[in-house]
Amino acid sequence: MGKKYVDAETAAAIDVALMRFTEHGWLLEQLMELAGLAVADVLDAEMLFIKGKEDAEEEERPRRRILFLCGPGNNGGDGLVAAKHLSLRGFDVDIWHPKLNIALGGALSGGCWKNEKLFTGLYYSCKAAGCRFLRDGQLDLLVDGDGEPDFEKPKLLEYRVVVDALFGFSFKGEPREPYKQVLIAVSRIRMVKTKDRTTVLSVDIPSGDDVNEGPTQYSIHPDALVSLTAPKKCVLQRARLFLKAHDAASSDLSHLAEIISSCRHYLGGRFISAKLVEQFKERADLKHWKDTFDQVKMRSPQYVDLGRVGDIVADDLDDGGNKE
Ligand SMILES: NC(=O)C1=CN([C@@H]2O[C@H](COP(=O)(O)OP(=O)(O)OC[C@H]3O[C@@H](n4cnc5c(N)ncnc54)[C@H](OP(=O)(O)O)[C@@H]3O)[C@@H](O)[C@H]2O)[C@@H](O)CC1
Repeated sequence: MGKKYVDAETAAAIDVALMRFTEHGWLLEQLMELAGLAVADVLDAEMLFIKGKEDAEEEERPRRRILFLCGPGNNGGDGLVAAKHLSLRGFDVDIWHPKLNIALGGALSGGCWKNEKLFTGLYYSCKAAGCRFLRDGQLDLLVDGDGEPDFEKPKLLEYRVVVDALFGFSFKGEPREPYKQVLIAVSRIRMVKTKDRTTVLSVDIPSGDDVNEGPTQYSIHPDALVSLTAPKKCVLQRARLFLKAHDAASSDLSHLAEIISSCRHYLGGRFISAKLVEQFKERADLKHWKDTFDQVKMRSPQYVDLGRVGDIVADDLDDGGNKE
């Protein structure tokens, strides 16, 4: 019974197993390309659904501006891949990737960054695809008019979608700068009440979440989440928090409950083989997610729609989806 939602340690172990040459034989580049492609496909196909199809269809494709916020690890790499594919499909894509900015400025030359070659390659393919890289300090983080706006800089709320590819399953502790201020700004987007508010989509983990324990004070509360390989425990913790907030009398908490539960949840990254299921059967119920993918009848599906995070309440919390 249970263990559908994997913890941080298991997610990292699955990653290692997938990339062990004589075990599953995947290369990081291959995993990242398929993960990022799934994110691009969700945005391309489902963004219409997230925002309300009629409104979105009125917009010209080139006017759909997307901002990718990319962190220093592989989660940020998934973001770069998705950015590249969406730019190739005609979206207007900006990327904020502070670690690449430093690396390309020469500060990390000499192989200090383990995957520098992969990321430098992604930088050039994103540029070739038409993405624009924002320099440090080039993004205006003001969300609700608290301060003097800088009219020279693109503002978070000018984007149709902000993609959170900041941190994945290796995030730990309190966020460090320059990411902390960005997390705080993005977490406030959900408080904006206008009809055409910027949509926020998170890759694998809503950044700021403790991967095992769930939301923290720095968490982004996305409109949509694309989990990769298998959803992590933080998603289940979000559903639990939703239940608690839902039952509370305070209107602030019920607003939080609505925000958490309405998050659309997708699953991408079809890397689970029968061998992987068997290997991890003591630690995770990967069979459930393999079957979820296998049930999809589309040709070459990159992702599966798992419904709203709040729906986990019915499906998994009651039957002890992750009983220890
Ligand atoms: N198998 C799969 O499904 C696939 C998984 N993939 C993707 O990989 C992701 C996992 O990648 P990952 O292991 O590189 O970790 P991720 O979280 O992106 O970044 C770690 C970086 O963050 C930093 N950092 C940590 N805490 C911090 C803090 N508080 N404040 C600031 N910085 C902090 C940390 O720095 P350090 O602490 O080590 O100095 C390190 O540089 C996974 O979620 C998925 O998206 C796909 O690419 C392929 C298929």
